[in-house]
Amino acid sequence: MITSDEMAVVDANSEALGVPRKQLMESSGNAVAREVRARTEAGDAVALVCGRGNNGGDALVAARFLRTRDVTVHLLGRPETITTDIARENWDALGQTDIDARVVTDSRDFDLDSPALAVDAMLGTGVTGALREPEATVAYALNDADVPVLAVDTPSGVDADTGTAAGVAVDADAVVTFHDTKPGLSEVDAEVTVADIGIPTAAETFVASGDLLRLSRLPDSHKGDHGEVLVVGGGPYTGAPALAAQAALRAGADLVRVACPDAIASDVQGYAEDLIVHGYEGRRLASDHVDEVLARAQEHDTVVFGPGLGDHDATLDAVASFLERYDGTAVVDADALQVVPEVETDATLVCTPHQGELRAMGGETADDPERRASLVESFATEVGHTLLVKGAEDVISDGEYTRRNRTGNPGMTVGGTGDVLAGTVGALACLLCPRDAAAVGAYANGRAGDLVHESLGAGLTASDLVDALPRAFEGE
Ligand SMILES: NC(=O)C1=CN([C@@H]2O[C@H](COP(=O)(O)OP(=O)(O)OC[C@H]3O[C@@H](n4cnc5c(N)ncnc54)[C@H](O)[C@@H]3O)[C@@H](O)[C@H]2O)[C@@H](O)CC1
Ligand SMILES: [K+]
Repeated sequence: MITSDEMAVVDANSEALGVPRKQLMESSGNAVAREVRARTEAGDAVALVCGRGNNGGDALVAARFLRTRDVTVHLLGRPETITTDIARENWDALGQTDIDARVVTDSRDFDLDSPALAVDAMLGTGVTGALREPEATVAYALNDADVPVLAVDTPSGVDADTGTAAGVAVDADAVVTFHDTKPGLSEVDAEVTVADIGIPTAAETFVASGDLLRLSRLPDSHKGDHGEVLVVGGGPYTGAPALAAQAALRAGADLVRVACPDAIASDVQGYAEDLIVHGYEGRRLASDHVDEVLARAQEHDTVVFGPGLGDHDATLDAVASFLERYDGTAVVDADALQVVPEVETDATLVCTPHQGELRAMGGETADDPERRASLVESFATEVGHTLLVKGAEDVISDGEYTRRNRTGNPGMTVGGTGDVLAGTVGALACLLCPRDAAAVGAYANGRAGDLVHESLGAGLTASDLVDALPRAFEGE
């Protein structure tokens, strides 16, 4: 089962892998034609009722694959108002054929006649609100006619995610949907066929530029409410919390605060004037500080816990007692990771170990990427948290969904890149679910590394990555 947002990501990833949407549309149209042939005889009249988006485009393609049927295409609306290039190209291509293609600008001009089958390709996943005209009247006409209806992707008017309709919807006898079935189709009383349209498996397995749509499609993306992140780190190290915090800002967080020992607070502040630094007493995190840090954490959307904290026993005890009491979302990195398997926590954690840290947590790893992905998936289930295991190929899993990421390059083994990643994921986790935040974070971090490599060659530093992050989020 796949939601329409997820489908949009997979579709864009497919394009990034070299299988563009127009090719997918050709496959969809072919699949529609196959269903039409299965439900009709040679020479039968078939009406293809097309909207002006890609749903209509699928049927415009199907028309070319139905030479053995007597096809009539009804385009609802003026051709100039077709909303996508690929649908328009397929409409234009029909103009060069002898296929009977009619333009219906007024629903009163719609003449279904009595075909052996009508194909409803008015609207698919692009529907918003109740069907407008001429689609609404045509939907009533299809429902009133004594003609079997095959719907393309989803019956027009039905929301593919929920199965509900805001107004009239086409009452289809059968649906041919693509790639995977849609949640809403289980609510529809029609025979559903799923057609493979050649989306490469890699478009789902690997994180790619299509995954950035997860951010641009957020309903509140215009509000500027992109979250507040608290970085808890530093002590023996000062650069790590500063890098994580700057990365969180570059990844889009509105406000980033750092909680660190006051012995290093001015150093951390000195790295960047954009950061708000709160010092707690002493040279390293210890149990005495947990109340204070917890109170601050609760005022933030997410916490990035670990960069530069060190592994002093007192610090690790403090990490454990923080996690036992915290019930928000945290990215856990570096020395703090080893504590995770030992604590009971209500927090939602994204753990970002490299292979060595994974083993220290009790997880296994393997050279073969597929084997490694499956080991990470089992270990995520075991620890009950999302894992982002860093490597030449990163593996992201929440135990249920597992993705792999191939962005990044060997230059990124330099110190501090892990801090940048943790901060990035911390910012994204304000907006996305843990596994999507981890996947998009891994992709963007690696892509930033690749952009730096393209412009500077070898010898990148973690601060270069921070600077490249905004461009990495722009996609390819
Ligand atoms: N991976 C994918 O996402 C693929 C999608 N394909 C097809 O593309 C479809 C989605 O295409 P689009 O995103 O172009 O969307 P649709 O074609 O479903 O709908 C968009 C069109 O409908 C209009 N519209 C929206 N709400 C309306 C309403 N209430 N009343 C009247 N008109 C309305 C819009 O102005 C636009 O012209 C899928 O359902 C599927 O059929 C396939 O071609 C292949 C791959
Ligand atoms: K449809």
